[in-house]
Amino acid sequence: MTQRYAMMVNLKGRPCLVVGGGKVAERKAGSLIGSGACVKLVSPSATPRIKKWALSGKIEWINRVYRKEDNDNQFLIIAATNDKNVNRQVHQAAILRNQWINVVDQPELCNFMVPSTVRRGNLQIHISTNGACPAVAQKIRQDLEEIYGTEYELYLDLMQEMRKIMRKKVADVCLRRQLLKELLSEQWVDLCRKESAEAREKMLNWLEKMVTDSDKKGGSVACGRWS
Ligand SMILES: C[C@@]1(CC(=O)O)C2=NC(=C\c3[nH]c(c(CCC(=O)O)c3CC(=O)O)Cc3[nH]c(c(CC(=O)O)c3CCC(=O)O)/C=C3\N/C(=C\2)[C@@H](CCC(=O)O)[C@]3(C)CC(=O)O)/[C@H]1CCC(=O)O
Ligand SMILES: NC(=O)c1ccc[n+]([C@@H]2O[C@H](COP(=O)([O-])OP(=O)(O)OC[C@H]3O[C@@H](n4cnc5c(N)ncnc54)[C@H](O)[C@@H]3O)[C@@H](O)[C@H]2O)c1
Repeated sequence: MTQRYAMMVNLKGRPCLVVGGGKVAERKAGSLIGSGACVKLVSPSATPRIKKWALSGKIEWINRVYRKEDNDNQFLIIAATNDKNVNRQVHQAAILRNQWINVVDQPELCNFMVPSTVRRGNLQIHISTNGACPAVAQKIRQDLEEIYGTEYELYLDLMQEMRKIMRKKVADVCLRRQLLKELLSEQWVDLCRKESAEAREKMLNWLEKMVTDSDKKGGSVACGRWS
């Protein structure tokens, strides 16, 4: 079995085409919008949500059946109609144009697949079964959502801020690693969950104290816990 290569692609401003206007096309178009892509959707029918996106200018909806010229100048394409033959035509036109193509009913035609995703702000956890059984990916996503709750969005934002401070104020790489290890402890995640309003200040105070203590001791620190 050939392993697929995982990538985090920046689609901001990229022209992306979705063919079809049903439930699956809606889900795919939704995630493309979320990634900042310029979405064009071609379909003679559309879900109420797709129509709303079109009315508010979030996507361009072309209200007709697919033509192969629709592929022209597109970066990435999703064939999401309920007609296997149409999806195959979209695939063929994409291959001729050397484009990224996802065919929702024929995994073997996809040169990229969409994984199931847990989203927590900057944190994304992706699950793929290589198309073997998307329902298993969905189940694992639901399990992971229990473990990595919404507090991870705040926790990661704070960790990003602390990392910046440490890079600026802590020259000693060993010490930086030690502090980072402390901040990875579960207590900080708990703090973000239980005291989200105070978490930032407590983390900043802790870090400041650690840095001051280490300066006094000439660079080393016995990492304590905040209290
Ligand atoms: C992860 C997720 C991402 C997304 O689509 O955003 C995704 N499918 C999701 C949901 C979902 N898929 C299906 C159902 C219906 C109920 C069920 O069967 O459970 C539901 C649930 C629903 O629709 O609500 C059935 C299904 N899926 C595919 C086929 C065709 C085939 O296998 O032949 C069929 C049979 C259709 C039929 O028989 O009618 C094909 C693909 N689906 C993939 C991804 C790619 C492989 C990913 C991987 O495994 O690595 C791949 C190959 C292509 C692609 O789409 O990229 C998203 C989960 C979001 C979440 O986490 O909730
Ligand atoms: N990959 C996945 O995650 C996944 C999940 C569930 C189902 N599926 C597959 O995806 C397919 C689509 O599912 P759905 O629930 O969105 O179907 P649906 O019936 O709700 O929607 C199909 C859409 O395709 C459009 N369409 C049909 N012919 C077209 C053409 N020639 N040009 C442009 N648009 C055209 C229709 O107007 C309609 O909007 C299903 O056939 C199923 O096999 C895939």
